[in-house]
Amino acid sequence: MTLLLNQVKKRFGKHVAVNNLSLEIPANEMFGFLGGNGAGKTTTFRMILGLLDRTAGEITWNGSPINYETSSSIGYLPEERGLYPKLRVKEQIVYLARLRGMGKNEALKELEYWLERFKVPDYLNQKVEELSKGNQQKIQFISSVIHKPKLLILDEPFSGLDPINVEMLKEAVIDLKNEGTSIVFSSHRMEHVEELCENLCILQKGNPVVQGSLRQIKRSFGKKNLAIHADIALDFLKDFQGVVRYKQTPEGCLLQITSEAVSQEIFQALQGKGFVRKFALEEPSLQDIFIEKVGATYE
Ligand SMILES: Nc1ncnc2c1ncn2[C@@H]1O[C@H](COP(=O)(O)OP(=O)(O)OP(=O)(O)O)[C@@H](O)[C@H]1O
Repeated sequence: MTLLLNQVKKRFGKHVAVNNLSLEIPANEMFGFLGGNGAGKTTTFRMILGLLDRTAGEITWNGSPINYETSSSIGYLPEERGLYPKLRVKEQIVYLARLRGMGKNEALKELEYWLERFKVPDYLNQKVEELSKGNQQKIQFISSVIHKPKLLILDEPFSGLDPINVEMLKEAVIDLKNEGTSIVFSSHRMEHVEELCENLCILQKGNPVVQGSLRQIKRSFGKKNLAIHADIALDFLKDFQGVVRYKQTPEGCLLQITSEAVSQEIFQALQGKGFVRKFALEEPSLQDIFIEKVGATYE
């Protein structure tokens, strides 16, 4: 069960929204899709789902194009949330599940499982409009997974959720992945992608500018971070050879350096100057990589 995108392109008039995008997402994979506003993430999802025609390229799921027959094995949480406000959770989710081929009792059992899991069992008979935005989002997430899809596409699944609900949803998607679901999700929050994904793609104005495994991307970035906590003046490190970026922190400084060897030289230079409480060489964060490759700050 693999999702394949081959040289996919989408043009709206003269504007190229997605350009030559190729991806391969196998089963048991959680793939992260990053990019600023208007980068082309939602457009890509809509093309995968067949909601939008491609200008060029191919998209297949398990070797076949995605169409009406395959759609019951796909789950989608769209960016624009929308449930029927006047309907009760039970009526609405069971209805949507039945559209995807589930029996009524099976759908109800599955819905009860998810409501229990999300610690909101009494929402079963509540109207959607009576729930908070974040809780409506949990219900919409349930509607995208109730039929146990093999491919799950989540557009900004964590936006608008409080930290406890973010954790709850993260655990749910990790379990679904481990059960064999291929998951693609977009996010503006790089720490979510960093935590959940082995592979990712960063889009910039429709172009894939960074793509591959998180580990490989971090390694090939070359630069590393060095965190130092010390009671001594550290600002001489601003001009130290191999230091690309110097940022003062409440406890010392955070440096971006060109190689591990530079950290050894800094370590030597600090000898005898005073007490160093922390000296930690770290991989660059995805945030660092994004800023360098895309050239923009990003939240
Ligand atoms: N139906 C459409 N007609 C014309 N242009 C469109 C249409 N849909 C999207 N676009 C344009 O395509 C580009 C990509 O939009 P898209 O919604 O895919 O971005 P995104 O990465 O999902 O952004 P965001 O993070 O803001 O949701 C944007 O420049 C947008 O204006």
